[in-house]
Amino acid sequence: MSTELIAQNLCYAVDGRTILNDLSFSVKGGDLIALLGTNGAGKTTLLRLLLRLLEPASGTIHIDGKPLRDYSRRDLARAIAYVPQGHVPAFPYTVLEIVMLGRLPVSPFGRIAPSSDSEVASAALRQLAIEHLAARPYTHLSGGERQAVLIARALAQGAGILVLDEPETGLDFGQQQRLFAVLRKLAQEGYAVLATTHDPLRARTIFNRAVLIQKGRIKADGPADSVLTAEAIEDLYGLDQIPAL
Ligand SMILES: Nc1ncnc2c1ncn2[C@@H]1O[C@H](COP(=O)(O)OP(=O)(O)OP(=O)(O)O)[C@@H](O)[C@H]1O
Repeated sequence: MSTELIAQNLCYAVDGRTILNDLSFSVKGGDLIALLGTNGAGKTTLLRLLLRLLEPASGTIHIDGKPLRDYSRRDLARAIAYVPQGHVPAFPYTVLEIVMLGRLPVSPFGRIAPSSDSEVASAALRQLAIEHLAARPYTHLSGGERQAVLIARALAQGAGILVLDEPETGLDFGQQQRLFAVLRKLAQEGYAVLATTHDPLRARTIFNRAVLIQKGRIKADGPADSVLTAEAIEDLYGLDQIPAL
């Protein structure tokens, strides 16, 4: 399982406008990282670079010592997986089918093998304790259940590094707590988990590391409770004062 990603001196610009500026950071197995910054700070752009959906203007990204650009599509899918916000497909696929789709990029010849891939998908559902949902239409699930299914799909892909974009969006408090418990458990099992979030107060209690991005640069990176001080949060979001922590 791939579990170490190192990004060094990343720069990215669009139409001459710098979006990410000399940004370096790393993620390894066991990390549960909150990526925070104001709207437009560059979080999504960074995630897209890590997933090789964008090419940096300069700088390097290595996973387990190998440059990202040297990975085949299939090996990259086995190394790092993206968990989108709970989207709803047009067809009422079952949960098992949705999770099996995670096998598509990694299965030989891009074809799903019904028996072996279904076993991997079932194991991923068990890992998230949602095997009872296997036969349910995905379109009938709650937001929290959908998010868990999409995480299971990423696990079925075989990736050790999980990248999530605002995973708690739209979930009620209880579902958020269950989601974060799942992310904590995966980090404890050795997965590297990196998630963007707009909630620094909760990030302090849930995540073990926080990375703050401001105007395309890393502003702070360290243990969540020491990085996310009242002063740092006020400064990051341009607030005079936040309610006492
Ligand atoms: N393809 C593009 N063309 C032009 N500008 C872009 C493009 N992609 C991103 N940007 C700009 O780059 C900056 C960073 O965008 P990005 O989506 O990475 O921010 P973000 O931190 O994820 O914000 P949010 O919290 O709102 O999702 C923004 O100013 C955005 O307008």
